[in-house]
Amino acid sequence: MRQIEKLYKIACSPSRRIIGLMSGTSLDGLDVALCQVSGSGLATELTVERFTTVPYAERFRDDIRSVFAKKTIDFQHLCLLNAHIGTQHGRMVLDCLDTWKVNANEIDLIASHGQTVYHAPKKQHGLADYPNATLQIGDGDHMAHTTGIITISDFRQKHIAAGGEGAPLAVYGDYLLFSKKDENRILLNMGGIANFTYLPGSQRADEVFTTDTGPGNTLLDAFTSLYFQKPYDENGALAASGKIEPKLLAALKDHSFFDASFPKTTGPEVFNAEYVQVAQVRSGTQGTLPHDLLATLTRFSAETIAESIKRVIEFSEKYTLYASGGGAHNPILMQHICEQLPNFAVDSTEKLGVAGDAKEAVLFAVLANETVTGGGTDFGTREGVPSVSMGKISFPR
Ligand SMILES: Nc1ncnc2c1ncn2[C@@H]1O[C@H](COP(=O)(O)OP(=O)(O)OP(=O)(O)O)[C@@H](O)[C@H]1O
Ligand SMILES: CC(=O)N[C@H]1[C@@H]2OC[C@@H](O2)[C@@H](O)[C@@H]1O[C@H](C)C(=O)O
Repeated sequence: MRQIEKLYKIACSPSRRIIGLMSGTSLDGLDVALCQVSGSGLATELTVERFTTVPYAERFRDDIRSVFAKKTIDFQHLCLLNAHIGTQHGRMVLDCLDTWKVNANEIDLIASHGQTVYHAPKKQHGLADYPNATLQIGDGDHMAHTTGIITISDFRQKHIAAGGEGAPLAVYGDYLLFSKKDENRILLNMGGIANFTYLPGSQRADEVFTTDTGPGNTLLDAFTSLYFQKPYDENGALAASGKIEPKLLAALKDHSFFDASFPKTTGPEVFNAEYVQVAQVRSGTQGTLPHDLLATLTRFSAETIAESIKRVIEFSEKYTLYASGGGAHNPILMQHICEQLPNFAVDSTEKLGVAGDAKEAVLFAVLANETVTGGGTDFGTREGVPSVSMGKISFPR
C-alpha cells in the first residue's frame, strides 16, 4: 500500500494509537505516552494506555547540554545531534514497545516534539529584521526510519509562521481535552519553564489563553546540582530548610520579561545560573547560603507563576487550578503558589484523567491527531493561539 494511502486510512479510522513524545527543558529524559485517541476537535477522546519517562544516560544529557540554550556552540555537533537524537529517541520508543509487549505495527503514529536547543522569540532577541524563532532537533525522518512508524514532528514552526512564538502549544490539547462548561480552569504546567492555559467556563475557543510565566524548576535544578550534586531538590527538602532572601528575590523579579504583555515565552537562554549570579551581584547577596538560595529561587518561581495568573483572572469569578509537570511534586513550590491564590481550588491533572508527568507528551499526541484528522478548531484572533495544524509528516521508507 502506498504510504499516503496508509496515512489516509489512519486518518479515516474511528480511533488511532499514537505515541506522544516530549523531551523538555529539564533534560531528565524522554516522556513516552502511548495513547488511544478517537474523534477530533472538542469531540476528541483520549485514553493513556501506557506512560513512562526513559531517563537519559549522563553522557546523552551532557551531549545535549553542549548545544543547549547557548549562543555559541560547536556547529558540527549540533548537526550530528539532529540525526543522533532522532535515532536515539526512536530506539527508546522501540525499547518501550518491547517492554510493553506492543508490536510497532500496532502503532499508527508517533508525535515527536524533539529537543528544544534554542528558543528566541522576538521580544527576547530584539533584532528588528528577524522573526520569532525556535529550534527543535531530533529529526522526524530518523525517528520514522528507526521505528518503522509514521512520525509527525517539528510542531512549533507553523505556530511561528502564523504569528505565534512557537509556544506554549499545550493550550491546543488542554482546550480539546480538558475544557469544561461552566468551570473556569487554569492548567499550570511546571517543567523547567512554567506555563499555564486558561480555559473559560464559556468553553469559547476565542477566549482561551496561554503564556509562559518564567522559570519553573530550571534554576532550582541548576543550583541543586551546583551545591548539592543532586539533579533536583527532591520534595523541596533543601528549600524547606532555608530562608527567603528578600533583596535577592526583588532583584530576580526585576526583569523586562515579567513586565512584558501576555502572551510571552522564554527559556533557559534567559533564566539560567548566570541570571541568578547577576541578580546576586546587583542586590549584594553573593554570600547567600545554598539552602537560602534554594528557598529564594523556589519563592521566585512561585511568585512569578501566581502573579501571572492573577493578571488574567477576574476576582469575582471562581477558578480551579490543575497542576502538572515535575514541579507539581514539589510541595514547597505548591505551598507558595496556593498561598498566593487563596480563592483557587487546587488539584492535579490526574483528576482530569491524565497524570501530570504524562500531560505534555499526551498533548503532542493530540496535536498529531489534529494534524491527520483535519482538526480545524477556530481560535479566532486570540494572540498566541493561531488556528493552524502543526507538524511535519515523515514516512518510514
Ligand atoms: N519529587 C520532586 N520534588 C521536587 N521536584 C521534582 C520532583 N519530581 C520532579 N521534580 C522536578 O521536575 C523536573 C522535571 O519536570 P518536567 O519533566 O515536567 O520538565 P520538562 O518537561 O523537562 O520541562 P518543560 O516543561 O519546561 O519542557 C525535575 O528536573 C525536577 O526539578
Ligand atoms: C520552546 C519550548 O520548547 N518551550 C517549552 C518550554 O517548556 C515549558 C515551556 O517552555 C513551554 O512554552 C514549552 O513546552 C510546552 C510543552 C508547550 O509548548 O506547551
